[in-house]
Amino acid sequence: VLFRRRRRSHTSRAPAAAVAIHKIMDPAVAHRALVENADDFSNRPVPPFITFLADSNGGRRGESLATAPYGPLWRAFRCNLTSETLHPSRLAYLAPLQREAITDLVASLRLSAGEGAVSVRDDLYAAVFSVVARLCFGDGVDERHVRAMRYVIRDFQKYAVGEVRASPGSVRAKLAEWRRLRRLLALHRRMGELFLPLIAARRESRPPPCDGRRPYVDSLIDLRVPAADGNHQAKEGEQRGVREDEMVNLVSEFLGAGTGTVAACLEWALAHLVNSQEVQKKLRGEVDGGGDAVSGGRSLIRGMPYLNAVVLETLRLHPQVSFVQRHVHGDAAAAVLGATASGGDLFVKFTVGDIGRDKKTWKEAPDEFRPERFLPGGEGENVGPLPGPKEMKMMPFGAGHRFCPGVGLAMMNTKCFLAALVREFEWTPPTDSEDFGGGVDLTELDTFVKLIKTPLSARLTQRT
Ligand code: HEM
Repeated sequence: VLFRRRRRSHTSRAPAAAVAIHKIMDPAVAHRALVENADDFSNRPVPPFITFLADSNGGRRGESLATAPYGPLWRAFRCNLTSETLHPSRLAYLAPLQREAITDLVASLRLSAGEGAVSVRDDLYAAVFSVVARLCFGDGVDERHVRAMRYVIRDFQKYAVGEVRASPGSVRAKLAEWRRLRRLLALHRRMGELFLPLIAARRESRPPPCDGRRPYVDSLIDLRVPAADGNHQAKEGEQRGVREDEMVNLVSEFLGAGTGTVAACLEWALAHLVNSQEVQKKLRGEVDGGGDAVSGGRSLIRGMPYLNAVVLETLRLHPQVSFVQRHVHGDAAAAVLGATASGGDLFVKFTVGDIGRDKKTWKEAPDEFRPERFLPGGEGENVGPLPGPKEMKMMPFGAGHRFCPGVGLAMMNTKCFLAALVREFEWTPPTDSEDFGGGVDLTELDTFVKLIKTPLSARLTQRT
């Protein structure tokens, strides 16, 4: 499918001319582009908000990991995040944070359990956010401050994906888009007001690392990055610290990417467990027999193949990031995809949901929730959250050089929370759910992350 749209930007990655958009739904083609030709498929298009932000900032554009062009600055940001904060050896120290978040979550849900149907979305989001915020800023951030950060990140994600109700190109549509960008700008300023004092306090005095954890902001304070980038000339090898505008972007990216996706994944998994009592029973059997997944940490969770299968099946069916985008130069697009673009460049959009439900790859009812397919002997045996070097069966965390660096943290948090919620409660449909065959409605809604259109509401019975 080829269609066109117009963009303006400061960078060579998003020229002023019309850029064609090419949509990929086939896993084999996605593998050829993202994995086999990763070097040519490693830049993303610049989101309109980043351009708007740069315009309001005298043309200067602060990058984050997701927006930085593939090159030395991106590499410095990415190495720092993966080695200092998200390295598997560091994730092992997260258990106390997860345990506290789960205790609070269970206590909050207990209060509502037994009072009819419970809507869980806000509680799940708050619980995941509390872990990610402490991983980011360390312990001791005032609860009210954490709540304020949670609201601003949530609002930012809400407005980041514009919903254009007026006809495209009309004055009303342009006005609505302008208002949306202004609102995002105000939220971005608010993020600075909330994050920068915390970062300044850690610059002043840093408590010794707790339990082997090193907050993300500490690593950013110490980080040196190449001085030359798209905005600045510098001598070869010259380095600088991370600027304040970059800090705000990197921190908001960490909090936003680390929370919304995982909370949505949990909500999807729970919705399927409500609709499929058999799967829930089987999962509970494994969790009950498996000891304390949180205290036992990664090793115990690794010993829960059905829990892993439930999470993978959720990611396959409802990937929380609906599409992965790349900005590709015309020659590479022609060579790899056989696609031509008159302007020279091409935006390529990989639709992650279609790839995970591809009928050639998934032969056993690809649209149905069947975690068993990931167990030994199933068609998804040996399939993990990331595509392998030889083939792709799904790509919920993307692929190639820019795959999601949070995959380990995401899988760990999702499994820990899910195991605890199934151990503590029995999840059944609300009494008024006859409209959906006695279960809950699973219609998807594509926002910043893919959500259930009607937030999950279920009856929770506490287990004794
Ligand atoms: C269920 C949870 C998650 C899902 C489904 C998810 C999915 C994705 C996807 C599809 C991408 C784009 C990959 C590509 O372009 O090839 C991405 C990028 C990214 N994700 Fe995640 N993600 C999740 C959790 C997390 C977490 C926990 C973090 C960190 C705390 C995180 C941080 C990032 C960052 C920084 C990028 C940009 C990477 C780069 O450009 O180099 N994500 N994620």
